[in-house]
Formats: sequence, C-alpha cells, structure tokens
Amino acid sequence: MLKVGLVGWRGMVGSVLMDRMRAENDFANIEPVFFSTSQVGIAGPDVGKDTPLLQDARDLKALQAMDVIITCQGGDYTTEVYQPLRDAGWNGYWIDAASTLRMKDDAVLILDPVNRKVLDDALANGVKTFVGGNCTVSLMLIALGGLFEQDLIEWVSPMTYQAASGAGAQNMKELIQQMGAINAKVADQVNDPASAILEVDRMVAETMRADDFPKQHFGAALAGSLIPWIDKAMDSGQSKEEWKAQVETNKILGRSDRQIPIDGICVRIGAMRCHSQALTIKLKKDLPVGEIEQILATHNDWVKVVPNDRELSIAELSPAKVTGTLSVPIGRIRKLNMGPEYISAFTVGDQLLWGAAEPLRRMLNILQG
Ligand SMILES: NC(=O)C1=CN([C@@H]2O[C@H](COP(=O)(O)OP(=O)(O)OC[C@H]3O[C@@H](n4cnc5c(N)ncnc54)[C@H](OP(=O)(O)O)[C@@H]3O)[C@@H](O)[C@H]2O)C=CC1
Ligand SMILES: N[C@@H](CC(=O)OP(=O)(O)O)C(=O)O
Repeated sequence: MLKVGLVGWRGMVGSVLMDRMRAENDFANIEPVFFSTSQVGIAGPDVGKDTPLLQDARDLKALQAMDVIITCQGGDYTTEVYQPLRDAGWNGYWIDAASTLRMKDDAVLILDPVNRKVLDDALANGVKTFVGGNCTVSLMLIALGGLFEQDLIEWVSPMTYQAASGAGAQNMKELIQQMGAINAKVADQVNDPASAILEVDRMVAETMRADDFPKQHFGAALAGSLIPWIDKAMDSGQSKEEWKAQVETNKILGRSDRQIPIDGICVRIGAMRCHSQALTIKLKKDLPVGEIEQILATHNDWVKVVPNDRELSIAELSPAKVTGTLSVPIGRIRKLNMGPEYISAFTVGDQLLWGAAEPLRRMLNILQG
C-alpha cells in the first residue's frame, strides 16, 4: 500500500479533493498521512481509518517517508519545499495542483482522459513529478478532447468567463458581500413597484464605485460588473492566464513539435465556481456539425454535447446547472460566417473538480496500477 502524504487538504481545492477521495473510496487503498503548515500535532480529518496526528508540512524528514505527496497547498509551498526535498534524495511521486512546476522539463501535466498515453510513457520513463493543469485549460480539453485527439484543430480562440473561486476562497466570499452590499442599498426601491429603474440603476452604480464597497480581494466590483484581466501581465500583452492556454494545452497533449495556436481573452465574471468559455475554432477541414458533435460526445465520460437549441442551451450550459458536478457540457456548436472550417462552441465546467482536484486523485489511482 502506498504511503501518501496529503498537504493542503483543508484548503478550498484540498477540501474538494478530500470529498472526491471519500466518495470514490480512495482512502481504502492507501496509507494516508496528513500534513499542515499551521496545525501540527492535532488529529487529522476523518477518512474512515486511523491516521497519525497532523505532521509538519515543512519537515523534510517526515515528507521523505512518503511514497507519494499530493499537495494543494499552493505555489509558495511548492517553491519552498519541492527542490530541497529532491535535493535531500527523495525520489517519490510529487502530485501538485499549483502552477509552479508546470513548465519544468521533468514535470508532466496530468489530465488522463486526454493524455493517458503521455502519462503512461512518462511513468515508464521514470518521471516522478506530475502537475495538474490550469483550470481553464483542463476544462477546455475535457470538452474538446475528441477534436484534439483526431488532430482536427488548426487553432482555438477561447474567450473565458471565469468564476470567483479561481481567485480563492476569500474572493468567493467577497463576491457575495458585493452582491449583498448592492442589494442592501436598493432593496426598498427594488421591492417598490412604483420606483423608477433608472434611479435604482444610478444608486447601484454609485454603490459599486464607492470607497467602502467591499473590494479588498478583487480590487474592483465583480458583482454587477466584470474584470477583464486575470493574473500577472506578460511581455506579450497577454495576461498570464491567457498565456497558459497555448503552452499548457500543447504540453498536456505532449506536442513538442508544432504548437497548436490557442489564444484569447480571459475575463473574471460573477459566477461562483464554474468557468465558462466561448470558443472560436478553426478546423483543419470542413466537417458536418453532426460529425463534430459525435466526435466530441464519444471522447470521454464527462463531456456532454448540448444541441444548439435555445431552451436546452439556457438549461444545460450554465454555471448554476453544472456547479458541483463533473459534467462538462459543450454546446452552441455551429458553423460561423467566416467559412465552413470555422465553428463556435460554448462550454462550462466546475473549476474545482476537473479544473483542479479530480486530475490529482486520478493520477494517484494510475500510480497504483
Ligand atoms: N483556487 C483555484 O481555483 C485553484 C487553485 N490551485 C492551486 O491550489 C492552491 C491552493 O488553493 P486554495 O485551495 O484556493 O487555497 P486555500 O487558501 O483555500 O488553502 C490553502 C491553505 O491555507 C491554509 N489555511 C489557513 N486558514 C485556513 C482556513 N480557515 N481554512 C482552510 N485552509 C486554511 C491551509 O493550510 P494549513 O493546513 O497548512 O494551514 C490550506 O491548505 C493554489 O495556491 C493554487 O496553486 C489550482 C487550481 C485551481
Ligand atoms: N488562475 C485561475 C485559477 C488557478 O489557480 O489557476 P492556476 O492553477 O493556473 O494558477 C483563475 O483565476 O481562475
């Protein structure tokens, strides 16, 4: 039985990972050891079997006793601990949700429904470092897996609508505070059938622009508004989130030769934990929509093709419907006026499940054969 160290298990991504591992009975097949950076020595979470008290996540000796370490603790922790642990001679499997190691040559990106062969080859070649991809990238690949697998895509331009959860737990709370602050200011007028909507709108705008509007984490209004920039700025003019789309997609697919161009604009919107993406795709050839839908639908167990129908699109392609599930619906698939090889699509996925936690637990299962 593999001795598995879990770090970051009580954070937001870690909690989703724990829920999934409990639901799939993953703890039955491993010897779990829980680590913490702040709660050393107290009892760990209930996983249906005895576990040692919480160990110090910075204790290299304790970490070296693990066959596998899964971390959702974040990039700073990875930066602090990973290399010293390797330098100390630890040769176990490191499975990480953070982006820190993603572009290292000796790290492979995990998304097994899309790149199982890349993962199997890596394991056969002795790779020991496996990193979950960026949430937007992983969700796009689960949705478009069939077209990528058959090498039918010339390029993709994803325009994203990303949830508050991608920025962290505090940001999710701030979004709700913002909604509450707006409602509190205009509740009487909203409930008064005789009130003038333009006056309500003026009060809302004033509330969002006020100095005391809760925006400590986002730095701007998200409720009733949006933020057209996610992560740091790159020299290319892209945001780092936009830069990740091409480099990570091609790395997940194991393409080192000809890169598939992928570029668009990433936008934060007031959804809770589902990222949505409007995709413009140039195919390598003119395929009937029915055939495209068939290729997409049969690729994996989680993608769900939604017919390009008004009622179905509204019902199925929404963060409210998808949140908390592993389903990745894709719809609005139609030919664009630009030409027969150009199609549109719209996809939604829970960024904490396929976007973060799920690839990690599946990698652990792959290690167990
Ligand atoms: N948020 C996202 O969408 C995604 C995040 N990631 C990666 O995962 C990392 C972790 O993200 P996320 O889960 O959002 O981070 P969190 O801030 O929710 O958790 C990180 C750590 O904070 C500590 N912590 C302190 N106070 C609390 C508290 N009250 N409740 C829970 N934990 C607490 C815990 O460590 P301790 O027990 O040691 O105190 C915990 O493991 C990110 O840095 C990123 O690298 C990857 C993909 C998506
Ligand atoms: N940047 C993503 C969330 C995230 O954590 O991404 P990454 O794992 O690439 O750092 C978002 O804001 O929605």
